[in-house]
Amino acid sequence: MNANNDRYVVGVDFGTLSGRAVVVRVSDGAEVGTAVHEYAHRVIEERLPGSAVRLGPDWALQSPEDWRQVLRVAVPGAVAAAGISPSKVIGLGTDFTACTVLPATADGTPLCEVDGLAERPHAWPKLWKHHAAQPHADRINAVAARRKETWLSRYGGKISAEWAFAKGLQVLEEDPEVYGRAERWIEAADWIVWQLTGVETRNVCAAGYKAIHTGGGYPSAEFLAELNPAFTGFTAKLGQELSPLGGLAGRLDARAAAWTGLPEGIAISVGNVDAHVTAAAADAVRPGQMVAIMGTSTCHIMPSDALAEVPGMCGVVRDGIVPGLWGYEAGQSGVGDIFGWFVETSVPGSYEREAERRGLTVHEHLTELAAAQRVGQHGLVALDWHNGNRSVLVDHDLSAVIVGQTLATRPEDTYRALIEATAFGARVIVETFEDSGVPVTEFVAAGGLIKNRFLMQVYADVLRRPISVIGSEQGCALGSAIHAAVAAGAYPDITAASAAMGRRAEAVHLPDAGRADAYDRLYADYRRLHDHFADGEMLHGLRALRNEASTSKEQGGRVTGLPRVMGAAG
Ligand SMILES: Nc1ncnc2c1ncn2[C@@H]1O[C@H](COP(=O)(O)OP(=O)(O)O)[C@@H](O)[C@H]1O
Ligand SMILES: O=C(CO)[C@@H](O)[C@@H](O)COP(=O)(O)O
Repeated sequence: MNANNDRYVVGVDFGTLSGRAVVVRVSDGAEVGTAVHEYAHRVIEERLPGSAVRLGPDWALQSPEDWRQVLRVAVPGAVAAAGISPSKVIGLGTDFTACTVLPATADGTPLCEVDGLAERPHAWPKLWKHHAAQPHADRINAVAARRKETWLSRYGGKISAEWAFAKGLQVLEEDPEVYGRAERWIEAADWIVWQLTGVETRNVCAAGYKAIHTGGGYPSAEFLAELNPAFTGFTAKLGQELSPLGGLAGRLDARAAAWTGLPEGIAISVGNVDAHVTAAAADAVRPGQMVAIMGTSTCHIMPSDALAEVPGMCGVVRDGIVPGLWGYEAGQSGVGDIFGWFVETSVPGSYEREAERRGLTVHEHLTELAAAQRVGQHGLVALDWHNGNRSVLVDHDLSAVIVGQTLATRPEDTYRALIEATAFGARVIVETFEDSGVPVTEFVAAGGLIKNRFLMQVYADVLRRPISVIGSEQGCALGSAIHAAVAAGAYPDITAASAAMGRRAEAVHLPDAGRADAYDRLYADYRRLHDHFADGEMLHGLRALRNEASTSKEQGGRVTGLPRVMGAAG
């Protein structure tokens, strides 16, 4: 092929901590340049930026300006790294974490950027892992179950606290003025496309999974009125017309052309969710191909030609991954985040020094030590609920449990038990799909955790099945680039574009029968533990106590000062 005729697309992935742009060749999906921009405010969890206003437990916000900065920095950075002329770029596509959602005015201005509202927590975008709307989700679920709302089964029987209605109801009930000022309640996935094109669109994926749009519309006004009479008009703030994945949302406008350095007028594809877009990058858009995007959290995405009710799934949406098929989603709210938490809070300095001496990260050092053990040698089993449970229990007020620790337990034992716990959580999800009549024919791993070969092997052994691996380290951004190629007209549809531009290696990690048998025993213990704590009786109580104690003044404050030494002269 004549390189001078090469055309390119840019994919931009807006993650939890950073945004990444990748420049991709349209003909074969080669990634020719990439750049990452870390959000200045990362995740806003304690206080609002530049303000003394503190946030409550389980809050997680983000800054829209951090997202714009990705367009200004990472996109031109990726084009420069690719060493191509921007005039060769024919389209740009984006994906976002979800449900990351914000209140905005009718012209798309985020309310946190409106005069006088910057110090109002509810004016800020709520990140997907904002879990403070659990009581609102509980009410949504109770009212929907009582009214026998038909849409509930499409969402595995429960709406998550992470999704758009729970977060919107929280705004209404905790800051009605901000709620009233919000003319739009919009996914960041669609807001960023609005910033790029000047055109407001709503993608079928986010609306379907996160905003209870079942194809026929949103939940009824009567249902919303039962939650709160003032919530009746909520759906007017959402999108009324939905745009198909791979569709053309609009064209890069002059302002965004100046930000990105790309030619004004190039195709901008309809917004998408990070997990779902990755299926295209792995060329895994056929029925039964389950793609697990394993990073901070894990999302499980699977197209199917069958519509079924899968308990505890996040949702099944027509055209939700690729047009023409049902798209299923399930998920684990904490995976890499759990290992990250452990490394940050529970590893002695001697381990850090040894890792440094060996030129490894602490993760790599612990992984090596853990990998030297036989299955079950640590005597532990854990529940992976440090960030609640998305599937199959749909309860973010659950928390983690580790059983079996002794005075001989070493950090690598616990690290291994945590890796295994997330693999067991994945097995619960796969089994629930298969038990519900939705076969999983191939398990494809994507995301940052695929680099940990030991972890991948644990998953193959625990799941008792081969694991295929995506052929890109930036699956989300590559998937967005593939969607951009479709929107620009370079391919007729996502399936054709995925076949040409996406890639995966099949059956890279194979299960070992001996280890798989040993894991079956541990998995049985995991299931017992899972079912024992699933009702939340104890874990909800502990969380309530934590929340009360952290806000209460009644205990007379913390005890300070050192105890007097027994027997010391005083
Ligand atoms: N060697 C490792 N093994 C297991 N987990 C790791 C390792 N290195 C980093 N992590 C975890 O991986 C997560 C980051 O995954 P990544 O896919 O890069 O992020 P994201 O989900 O935000 O896209 C972090 O939560 C971190 O704690
Ligand atoms: O929930 C979804 C997608 O539905 C994800 O956006 C969310 O879990 C965040 O994903 P990451 O862990 O940041 O990759």
